[in-house]
Amino acid sequence: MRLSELTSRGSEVEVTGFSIDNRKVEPGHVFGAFRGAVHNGEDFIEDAVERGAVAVVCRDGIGTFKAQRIASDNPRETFAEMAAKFYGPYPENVVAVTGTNGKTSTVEMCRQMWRMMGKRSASIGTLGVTTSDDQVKTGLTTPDIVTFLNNMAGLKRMGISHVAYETSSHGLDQHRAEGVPLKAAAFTNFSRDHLDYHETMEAYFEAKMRLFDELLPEDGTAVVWTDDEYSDAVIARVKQRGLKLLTVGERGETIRLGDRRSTALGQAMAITHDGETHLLKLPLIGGYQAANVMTAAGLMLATGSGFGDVFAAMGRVSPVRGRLERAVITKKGAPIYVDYAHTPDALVAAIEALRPHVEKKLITVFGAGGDRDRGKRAPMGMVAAEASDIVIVTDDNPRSEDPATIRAEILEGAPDAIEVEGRRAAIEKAIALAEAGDIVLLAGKGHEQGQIIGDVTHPFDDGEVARECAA
Ligand SMILES: CC(=O)N[C@H]1[C@@H](OP(=O)(O)OP(=O)(O)OC[C@H]2O[C@@H](n3ccc(=O)[nH]c3=O)[C@H](O)[C@@H]2O)O[C@H](CO)[C@@H](O)[C@@H]1O[C@H](C)C(=O)N[C@@H](C)C(=O)N[C@H](CCC(=O)O)C(=O)O
Ligand SMILES: Nc1ncnc2c1ncn2[C@@H]1O[C@H](COP(=O)(O)OP(=O)(O)OP(=O)(O)O)[C@@H](O)[C@H]1O
Ligand SMILES: N[C@H](CCC[C@H](N)C(=O)O)C(=O)O
Ligand SMILES: [Mg+2]
Repeated sequence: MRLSELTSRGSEVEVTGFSIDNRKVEPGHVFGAFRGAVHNGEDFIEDAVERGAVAVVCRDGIGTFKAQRIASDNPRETFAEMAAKFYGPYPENVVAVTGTNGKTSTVEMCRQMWRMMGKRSASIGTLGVTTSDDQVKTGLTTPDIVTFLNNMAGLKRMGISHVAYETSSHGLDQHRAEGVPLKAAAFTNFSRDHLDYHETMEAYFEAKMRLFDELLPEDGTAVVWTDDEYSDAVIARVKQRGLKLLTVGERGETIRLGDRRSTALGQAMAITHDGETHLLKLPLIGGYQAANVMTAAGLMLATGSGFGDVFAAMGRVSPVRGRLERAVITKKGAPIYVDYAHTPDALVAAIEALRPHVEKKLITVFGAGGDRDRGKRAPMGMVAAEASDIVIVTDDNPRSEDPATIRAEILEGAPDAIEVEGRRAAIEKAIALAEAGDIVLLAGKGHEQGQIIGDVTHPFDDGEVARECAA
C-alpha cells in the first residue's frame, strides 16, 4: 500500500507496516514517535529511520530526518487512523466495552453468547485474544495499537465476524484500541481506579467517554447499564450526540431487571423486554455477573440478534476465568473463591456476591498492586473490613514498591485486619482459620499467573496455591 493511500499528505512510497518501537522497525515501516510515561519516542526517530522507516508520525518541528514527516498535534491519533487503514479489513460486527469493572466479563460473555447463536466470535481484553478454540495472552488489556489492529485483522482472516473488546482508560487515552469500525459500545460502571495515571476522577471519566464521544460512529448504538452513579451522565452524552441508546438494568428500558434471588447453582432473575417478563436462570453467582450478562445481552440486541435467541444464550453462559471462580473446598468444608476485584467497588461487588452463600464467616484475603493508584488502598481496606468477618491483608504484585508500605496503606482503612507478608502464607492462614460454613475470598489476582516482585514475575496462581494449601 502506498503512503498516499493512508494519508492525503503522503507520498507514493510503499508502506510495509507500522511500528511504535524503533527496535521493531523494518524497511518500509511508518514509525510513530510518541512521548510516553517512561521514554520519549522522539529520541528514537533517527534510529527508526536508519532501520528503514519511510515516514514518521510525530509532533511538528521535531528533529530533522530522511523520511517523510507526518506532523500532528496528536501523533498517537494520527498514527492510529493511518494504521487502521493499512491493516484492515476487520470483522464486520465489532463492539467495545468500557467501565471500571466488568469489561473482561462482559466481552467474554458476548463471545460465548454469539457462539451459541452460531456466529464465529472472539473477545479481546485482559484475558488475551480468545476464540472458541484458543486463547493467546497479550500481557495487557490493550498492549498497543499495532498489536490490536493486527489481531483484529487476523481474526477477520480466520473467518470471525463478531468481536467484543475491552477499552481500558489507558487504551482510550493513548489511542491504543481504535480504528476498527464499531457497531455498538457499552458502559458498565465507573468508580475509583487508576488515579495514579489520570490524576482526577474527571479526567478518568473523560478518558472513558472517548468511546462514546469519538470511537462510536454516528450510526452506532450505545448500551448503558443504568444502575451506576455515573449512568445518567453517560446517557446524557449519548443523547446529546443523538446516538441510538439501549438501556439495561433495574431502570433499564430495553431490558429491565426485576427480582433477583440466589439459587444453589446461580441466580434466578426476572427480566422484562418489550413488555414481557421472563424468568432467567443464570448459572453464575453474583449480582455483578447478572449486570454483566445483561450488558452483554444489550450488545447482542444492538448487533441484530433477536431477544429469544439472546435469552436462551444468557441461560447457558459459563463462568469467566478468575471471576468468582470456586478453586477448592477445604478439608473442613469451606469453599475458596478466586476473584479479580482490585478496586473498592469491585471488592464490595465480590463480597456481596458471596454473602448469600455464607453461613458463618466470610474471610477476605487481598492486597493492592504496587506502582498503581495508591489512593485506592485505604478505601479497599475500609470496604473489605466493613463487609467481611475476617480480613487478611497481604501482597498483590508489589512491583517496584515495598510490600510492607503497601500493606500499611491498606491497613489504614482496616486497622483490625490480620497482616500476613507473602501471598502464599496469607492463603495458608485463611485456610487454617476457615471452618465449615465459612467462605474464603481471594481477591485481586483472578486469572493472573504471576506475582510481580521488583522486575521479576514469580509463577503464582491463586487457585492453584489454594488447592495446594488445602490438600
Ligand atoms: C502507563 C502506560 O499505560 N504505559 C503504556 C504505554 O507506554 P508509553 O507510551 O507510556 O511508553 P514508554 O515506555 O514511555 O515509551 C514511549 C514510546 O517510546 C517507544 N520506545 C521506547 C523505548 C525504546 O527503546 N524504543 C521506543 O521506540 C515506545 O514504544 C513508546 O511508543 O503504551 C505501551 C504500548 O503502546 C504500553 O505497553 C504501556 O503499558 C505499560 C507497560 C503498563 O503497565 N500499562 C498498564 C498501566 C495498562 O495500560 N493497563 C491497562 C489496563 C488497566 C485495567 O484494565 O484496569 C491496559 O489497557 O492494559
Ligand atoms: N458489573 C460489575 N459491577 C461491579 N463490580 C464488578 C462488575 N463486574 C466485575 N466486577 C468486579 O471486578 C472484577 C474484575 O472484573 P472484570 O475482569 O470483568 O473487569 P475489568 O473491567 O475487565 O477489569 P480490568 O480493569 O482489570 O481489566 C471482578 O472480579 C469483580 O470483583
Ligand atoms: N489491569 C489492572 C490489573 C490490576 C490487578 C492487580 N493484581 C494489580 O496488579 O494491581 C492494572 O494493571 O491496574
Ligand atoms: Mg479487564
